[in-house]
Amino acid sequence: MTGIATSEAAPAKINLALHVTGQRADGYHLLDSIVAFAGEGDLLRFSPADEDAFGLSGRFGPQLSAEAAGQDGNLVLKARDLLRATLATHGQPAPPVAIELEKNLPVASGIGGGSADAAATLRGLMRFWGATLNADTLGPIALKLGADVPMCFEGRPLRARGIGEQIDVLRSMPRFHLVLGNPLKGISTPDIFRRLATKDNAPIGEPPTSGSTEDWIAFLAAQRNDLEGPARALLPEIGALADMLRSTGARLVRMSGSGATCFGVYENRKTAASAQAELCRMRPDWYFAATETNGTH
Ligand SMILES: C[C@@](CO)(OP(=O)(O)O)[C@H](O)COP(=O)(O)OP(=O)(O)OC[C@H]1O[C@@H](n2ccc(N)nc2=O)[C@H](O)[C@@H]1O
Ligand SMILES: Nc1ncnc2c1ncn2[C@@H]1O[C@H](COP(=O)(O)OP(=O)(O)O)[C@@H](O)[C@H]1O
Repeated sequence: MTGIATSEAAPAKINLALHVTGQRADGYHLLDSIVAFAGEGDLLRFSPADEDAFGLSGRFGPQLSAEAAGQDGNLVLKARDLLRATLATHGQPAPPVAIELEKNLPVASGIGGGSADAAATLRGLMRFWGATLNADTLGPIALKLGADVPMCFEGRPLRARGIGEQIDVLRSMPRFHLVLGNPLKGISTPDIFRRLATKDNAPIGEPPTSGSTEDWIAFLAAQRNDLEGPARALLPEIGALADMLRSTGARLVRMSGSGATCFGVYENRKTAASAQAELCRMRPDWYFAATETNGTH
């Protein structure tokens, strides 16, 4: 057995704004999105083993497949296998590994759970295996696993364009205090894209260069999530959830990704924590998490 046990966080991806600006010939949509990553997330653990193993734990672990194959195959295993195959072509070793996924994020929820896990698997296994691959090799591996995986691999505040692979790191975003809410009904990403009426929306405006929270909230409030309309039409709970977040004092409320997770931005950690407690009292059967994004500062 080789390798030293290690763990890697898979932070939730929050689309603070998401405009759909076009569609490629292959059907994939062109996006313009402002993205940050939250303290809340999944956790991957890697340890030496005589043969490959995979285990699931955490609140949402039972909802996932522990298989690699198939459309619903686990993205952690797809990432492991793709990285191992690439390392083989570079003459680098990738011995057996036991992986545990602690699944804390709701599945199919617009906060990139599967993509975050795939990106964390790439980061964690690169370290576990002592692999050396440059960005030109890792970028295409990440994109092959999903349009959101390159941004999750980056893991810092960024603006993503193209289908998600054109990434500009944002150097002035403040930390936001959020509550994430989800009615625990999964939404299919392709289904939401198919329901879009307009695919040629204006791109996002220029993000503030100041690190001022006020400037950023005003900027974000002037942007949208173009996937929110189709998602609300499909799942009325999203409208109710947004109203609940607003009623607990959120300064900005929006859906992330293709939903159904919505986030509220609160004044500070204390107001976010008490909003979360109140929301849990209102709907104990839904998911609520108070968290912070990793601002540039
Ligand atoms: C909408 C976003 C916004 O960040 O987030 P989520 O809701 O998934 O969190 C992403 O673009 C989702 O990325 P990801 O979940 O990795 O998508 P993929 O697995 O690559 O694609 C799933 C399907 O969604 C559609 N798709 C995805 C990305 C994109 N830019 N255009 C699309 O049309 C395609 O039908 C594709 O077959
Ligand atoms: N590790 C994983 N975590 C979550 N979903 C996964 C994972 N591996 C595969 N999937 C599949 O990917 C689909 C999209 O899930 P997810 O990435 O959580 O969506 P979203 O990006 O909208 O939050 C799910 O339906 C699930 O079957």
